Amino acid sequence: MEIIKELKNGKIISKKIKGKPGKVKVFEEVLSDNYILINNWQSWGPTKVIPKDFKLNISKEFLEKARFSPNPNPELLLDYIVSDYFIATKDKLYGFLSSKIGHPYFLIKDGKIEGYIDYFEEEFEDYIETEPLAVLNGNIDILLREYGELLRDYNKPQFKDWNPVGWSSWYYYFENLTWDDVLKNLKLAKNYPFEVFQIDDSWQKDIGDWQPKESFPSLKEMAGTIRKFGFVPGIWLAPFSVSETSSIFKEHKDWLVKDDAGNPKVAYQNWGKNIYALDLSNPDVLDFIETLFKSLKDSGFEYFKIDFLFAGAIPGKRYQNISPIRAYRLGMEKIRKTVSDNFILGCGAPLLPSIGYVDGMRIGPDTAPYYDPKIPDNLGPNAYSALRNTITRYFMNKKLWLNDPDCLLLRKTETNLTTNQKKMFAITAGMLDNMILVSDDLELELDDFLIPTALKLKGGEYFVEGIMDKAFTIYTKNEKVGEVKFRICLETEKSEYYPDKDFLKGKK
Ligand SMILES: OCC1=C[C@H](O)[C@H](F)[C@@H](O)[C@H]1O
Repeated sequence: MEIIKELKNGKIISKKIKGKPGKVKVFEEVLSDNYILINNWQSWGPTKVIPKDFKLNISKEFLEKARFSPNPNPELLLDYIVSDYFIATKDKLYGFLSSKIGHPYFLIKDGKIEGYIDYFEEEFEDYIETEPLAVLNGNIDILLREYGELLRDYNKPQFKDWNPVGWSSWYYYFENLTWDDVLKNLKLAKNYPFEVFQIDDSWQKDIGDWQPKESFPSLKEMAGTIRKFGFVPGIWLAPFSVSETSSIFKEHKDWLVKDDAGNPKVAYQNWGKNIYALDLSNPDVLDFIETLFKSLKDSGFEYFKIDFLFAGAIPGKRYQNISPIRAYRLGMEKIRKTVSDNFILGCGAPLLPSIGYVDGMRIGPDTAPYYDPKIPDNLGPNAYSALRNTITRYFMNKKLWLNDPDCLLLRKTETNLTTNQKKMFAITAGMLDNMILVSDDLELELDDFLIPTALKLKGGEYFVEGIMDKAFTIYTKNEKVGEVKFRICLETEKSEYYPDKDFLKGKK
């Protein structure tokens, strides 16, 4: 590896490769600490501190269902601690600045941190530069912010500065949403400062068949009705996913990523089905994606929550022999170009490959009407791990995209969330200037005082201290509240929120 740039507190290294490199080892250093900050490749995966001998406890049964959701090389999780894109200790951060062709990751092996880039089956006739790696020394709280700045400056993403506030159907209605539920909540939503009203998973015929099911009106009527109530019409879909029962699966197996035997490859299991992946290196598939998003846009939708995006980046046989990461970015580029002036929210998305193609990004697992620090991190729903990621991935916000921490669940019934747990989530999301979306039946009694609380805290300059400690301290300063500090321990659920004149004092 050669130094391509010296930094005041480190360096950026890269090297030239060609041929069929596969998994390239690009870095090795003795692990000098007992605790590490690890990261997962996609929205729902954890960024968290673990002891260096932590056992991931990933079972084969879990991987049978999740498949490529947790990693493009899921088998690694059975034997190693894996950290995608970056890894850190209290005074060092090792962070790749891009994932445009290869998938960069770290393994903890024999007391060492080993850095790799997987170029999968792609072959390079000429030399290419590897995805650059920044090696930084200093206080981890400062290094995370610096890493976010390096990512922004290297990738130069463009994204909307509209920081949406709105409603989403998923976390109360799930797949049981009816059009009457939509109409009821549209009427009630007028009592709230919502800008966007987003229909989630429930409306579609099948995963891959993106037409409304019988009980819903046409797309045009769906979007037109939402607009008539004064909201930006939002819709959910999983554009790179194809379910085994869909017509697209029956009619276009040639459009799917294949296994070595030439059969469609299962990307993951969900909705009680095998879900396959569109081959985004195939021009016909890109035409399908363009037509799909053009029809949604022409129907009047202006906000697109595009989900299970990791499916587009699974390894396998494709129309072109390019890496799954390069194929994924072809698909994301097509969506970005087709709905360039609309808001794109990425979800279930490989993080670094998505930079530049989304306006908002879900940066944690699904929230849930329960908060439980003891549930293992298996990318599954949990308000605790959603809140944890909101804090540990805060440094991505407004540098790469707008962070979506997932929805505030404010209902007082049909939930195990306490008002304190809702308060911790709302204050943290507000102070870190995240997207604020609510997901409840608005007819229920809500702790809705937390909506203005969160909104009042937004728009500030913020910083998180103690990212590797038991408790975080979040600092924010804006014109509405001045300088405030929020000390929060997620495990004990103890928090202190008070005016603080030490805002950023002594912070470089
Ligand atoms: O299926 C709907 C759905 C699946 C994923 O978990 C998203 F993260 C969650 O927000 C919801 O949209």
